Amino acid sequence: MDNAVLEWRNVVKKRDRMVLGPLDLKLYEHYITALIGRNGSGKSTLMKLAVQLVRPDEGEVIWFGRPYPGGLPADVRAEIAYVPENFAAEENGIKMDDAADFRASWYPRWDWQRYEELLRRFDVPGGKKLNKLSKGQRRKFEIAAALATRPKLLLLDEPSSGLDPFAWKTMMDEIRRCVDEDGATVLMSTHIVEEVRRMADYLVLVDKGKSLGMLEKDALLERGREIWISRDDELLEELPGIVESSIESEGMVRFVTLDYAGTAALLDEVGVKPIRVRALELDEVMEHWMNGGLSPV
Ligand SMILES: Nc1ncnc2c1ncn2[C@@H]1O[C@H](COP(=O)(O)OP(=O)(O)OP(=O)(O)O)[C@@H](O)[C@H]1O
Repeated sequence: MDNAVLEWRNVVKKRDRMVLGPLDLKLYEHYITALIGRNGSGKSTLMKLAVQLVRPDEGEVIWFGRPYPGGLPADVRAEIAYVPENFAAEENGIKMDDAADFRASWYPRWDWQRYEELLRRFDVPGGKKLNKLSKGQRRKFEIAAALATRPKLLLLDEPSSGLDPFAWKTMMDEIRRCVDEDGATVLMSTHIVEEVRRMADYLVLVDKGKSLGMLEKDALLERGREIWISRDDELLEELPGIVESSIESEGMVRFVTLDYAGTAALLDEVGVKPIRVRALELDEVMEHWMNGGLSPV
């Protein structure tokens, strides 16, 4: 990892009932990062800070190496595409292609061919006003328009919400293409494990306004194992990263660890050979992480 495309540095944002931060987070170039966490944990607020729809009370946000406290200049904003969770009502009475025209005037790399190809693939009928589109069609339009800007930084707030499975697949292919062909950096908030499994290089877990860390997906998967060994209560107490354990039968104990490397090393050291080892699925590791099974990383 080298260049940070976007950085939240010591950011605090006070909400009515919750405080986001202090939060430090960096997004590195050419990676897809999934933002995960329970409802109301602060994911959308984090994204809004990244497009200055919300300003921090403390700390700063840094875009491509620079803060812009006086407002994002148009040329920097033009490098960023943002698909919000809920769409602005101001554009409701506008026809789709007029809304696209407007965006094209703001984004110098706007690609009409890509926009039209995406609408075709998404099967969105042309010429309609935005408020005459269904929820899913409107989202498809917004995703197509975001990808047509050929952004350097793509922010997607629960982009799959309301999409049919065909459009969902198209969207995932196109986001990947945006990274592979255009070198974009992507941050997407999601509650969908399959999306994380297929797309994410990194995961950021937000909980009650705090970041519980950023982890490479493969490294996270590497940590989680369910292991069966001959019962040894003393040894079990010493094993690192245990988030769950139960006695399976008189002579056997089953446990789940989020520190497989440490556990394997210790078992090896004391000469205990596991009876069975199972790699955890992504949803299982994510759940243990959300439940506090990993100290902040
Ligand atoms: N405009 C606002 N004014 C005051 N509080 C707000 C505002 N928007 C959000 N909040 C509060 O800030 C907290 C974080 O909300 P946010 O929308 O960032 O969460 P989220 O993680 O995106 O949730 P979800 O997964 O449900 O979309 C919540 O407690 C929410 O009630």
